[in-house]
Amino acid sequence: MAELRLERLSKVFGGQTVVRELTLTLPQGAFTALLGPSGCGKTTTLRILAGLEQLSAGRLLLGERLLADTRTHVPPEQRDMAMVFQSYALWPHMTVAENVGYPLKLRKVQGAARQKQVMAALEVVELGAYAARSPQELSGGQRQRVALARCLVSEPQIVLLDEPLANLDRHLRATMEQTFREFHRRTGATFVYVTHDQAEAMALASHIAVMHQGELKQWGAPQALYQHPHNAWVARFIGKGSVLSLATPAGVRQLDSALLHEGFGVGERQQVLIRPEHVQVADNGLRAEVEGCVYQGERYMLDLRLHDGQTLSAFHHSPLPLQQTVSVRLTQGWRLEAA
Ligand SMILES: Nc1ncnc2c1ncn2[C@@H]1O[C@H](COP(=O)(O)OP(=O)(O)OP(=O)(O)O)[C@@H](O)[C@H]1O
Repeated sequence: MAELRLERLSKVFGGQTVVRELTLTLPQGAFTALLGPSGCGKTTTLRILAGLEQLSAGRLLLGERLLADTRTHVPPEQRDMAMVFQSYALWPHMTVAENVGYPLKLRKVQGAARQKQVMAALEVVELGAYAARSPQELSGGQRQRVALARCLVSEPQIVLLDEPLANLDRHLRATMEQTFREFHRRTGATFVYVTHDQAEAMALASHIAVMHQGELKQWGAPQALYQHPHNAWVARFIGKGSVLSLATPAGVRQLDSALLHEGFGVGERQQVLIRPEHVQVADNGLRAEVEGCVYQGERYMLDLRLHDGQTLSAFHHSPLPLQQTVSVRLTQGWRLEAA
C-alpha cells in the first residue's frame, strides 16, 4: 500500500489542454473527490490514473513505483486498481454472481474458492440473495452495488469511481453514499471519486481536489475548503455564500464583526466571503432591504440588498416580507485572494 502521486500531469487532446500540470499526492487510504464543473477534466484525470488514457506530460507514481510518464505506461490490469463507472458496465448475459466473479475468472481463481469470494463480496453490499439473478432484474441502486461488489472482489489497492451515483434518484443516492462510506472503511483502499456535485463530495470525501478548466484550484479537507477557500471561484463553487467588496486591514484573512462593519468605510477594497449562517437579522447594524425570501424546509434563505447596493444571502428562522428594511450584523468573514 502506498500513496498515489500525480506530478505535473497534463493531457492534450488535438491541441486542447484538458488537464494542465496537475500535481497532487493522494494519501494511502484517503477518500479523495475530484470535484469540478462539467468538462473540467475530472474523468480524463481518472482515466489517466486507471491507465485507460496515456498522459501527455508529467509522471504518475504509486509509492516509488512509476506507473506512467511519457515513455512508460503500465497497463491497466497491472496497476492494482479497479474502476466503477456511472453506467455500471455489467454484462447482461451473466448472472449477478458471474459478473462479480469475472475479475477472479480472469485471474484463474476457480471453483469453490471463487464462489466463496463472490458470495463474501455480495454479502458486503447486501445482495447475497440476488446472486442468481440477471442484472436486468435489478434496480439502478442494486446494479451499482453489484458493480461495487465486482470491484471489491479483486481487492484493489485503489478504487476509481466515475460519478457512480449520477443515474440514481436523490433518495437512493443518500443510501448509496452510506454504502460507499462503509465500503471504503471495510477495504481501507485509496478511493478517487469523480463528481460535479459538491454536496456529495463534502459528504463522502476526506480530501477534495477542486478542478476548473483542467487546473487544480484547491486541495484540502472539505471543512478547510468551505471555511477557507482560496478565491472567489472556489468560494462560490463550494457551499452557499456572498462575495462582498470591503476595505480590510492588510494581512488579516479571518475577519470579525467589527472589522467587517468597518469595511464599508473608505480604503482599498478586497473580496470577502460571507456565508449565510454568518449574517444575523438584528436590532441594529447594516441597513438592508429584503429582495427575496425562499422557504428551504428547516429555514428561509433571504436575498438582501445592502445600503451600498451589494447583495447578501442570509439564513433566517422565519419569513420576512419583500421590500422590508432590516438591520443585519455580519458575524464572520473570510478575505479571499485576488483571482
Ligand atoms: N477522447 C477525447 N478526445 C477529445 N477531447 C476529449 C476526449 N475526452 C475528453 N475530451 C475533452 O476534454 C475535456 C475534459 O473532459 P472530461 O470528460 O475529462 O471532463 P469532466 O470534468 O469529467 O466532465 P463531465 O463532468 O461532463 O464528465 C472536455 O472538453 C472534453 O470534450
